[in-house]
Amino acid sequence: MQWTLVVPLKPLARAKSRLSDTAADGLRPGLALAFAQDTVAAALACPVVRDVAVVTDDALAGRELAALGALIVPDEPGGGLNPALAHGAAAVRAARPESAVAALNADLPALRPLELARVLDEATQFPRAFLPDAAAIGTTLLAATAGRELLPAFGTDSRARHRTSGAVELSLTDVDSVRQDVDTGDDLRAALALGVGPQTAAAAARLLIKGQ
Ligand SMILES: Nc1nc2c(ncn2[C@@H]2O[C@H](COP(=O)(O)OP(=O)(O)OP(=O)(O)O)[C@@H](O)[C@H]2O)c(=O)[nH]1
Ligand SMILES: C=C(OP(=O)(O)O)C(=O)O
Repeated sequence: MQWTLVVPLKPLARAKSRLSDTAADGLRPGLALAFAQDTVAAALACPVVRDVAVVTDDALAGRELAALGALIVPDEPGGGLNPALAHGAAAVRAARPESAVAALNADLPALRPLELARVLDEATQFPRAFLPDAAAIGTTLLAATAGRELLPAFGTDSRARHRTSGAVELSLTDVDSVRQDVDTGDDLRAALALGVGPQTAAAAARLLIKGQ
């Protein structure tokens, strides 16, 4: 089964506010863009991903991610993360109604294509399935096979909400790169230890040079 991923991305100037003690206001937008670039590049390199739709209103991010091969969907609802994801999934299904769709956060800079393929292959067995994040509280991926609504419920404590919604929790091991979202300085250090993509490596090096 081939998947279309829906990747939400906040305007860069407002993104990753919880990293403010790790990256100053002037550097955070570049870091958030680097996370998204490495996430989207790894997703597009995944053998079971047909295409990647990024839901964003950020012009720079839209240009950079389109250059990688992503489709850009304007965040027309402007109502936050879950409306953006529902809108992205609807846009994908309007173009190709039988698509299997999965929401994937844009802050997975250590993402590895073959680990993502293992998660998506497992998700094909269920109408809806999700992967908890590294902290075991949130969610990094929510999948819906053909004919099933995505029904995204991301945000604080989304693991419990996705479970309650009837989505099957995937309990794979050795898919750390798909779980490792980056919200805090500790998360960034964990991602760097796993091994990040080239854009994040360069952005993290700039943080060190500036002594952030
Ligand atoms: N299109 C869109 N994406 C969003 C919105 N809010 C959050 N996201 C994205 O959803 C994903 C998960 O969000 P968070 O991990 O909370 O990231 P964030 O909002 O940049 O981080 P904080 O500012 O620290 O809360 C990230 O890829 C965000 O860019 C929104 O209103 N619209
Ligand atoms: C949006 C989510 O993540 P975070 O905790 O990274 O905001 C989530 O886990 O549903």
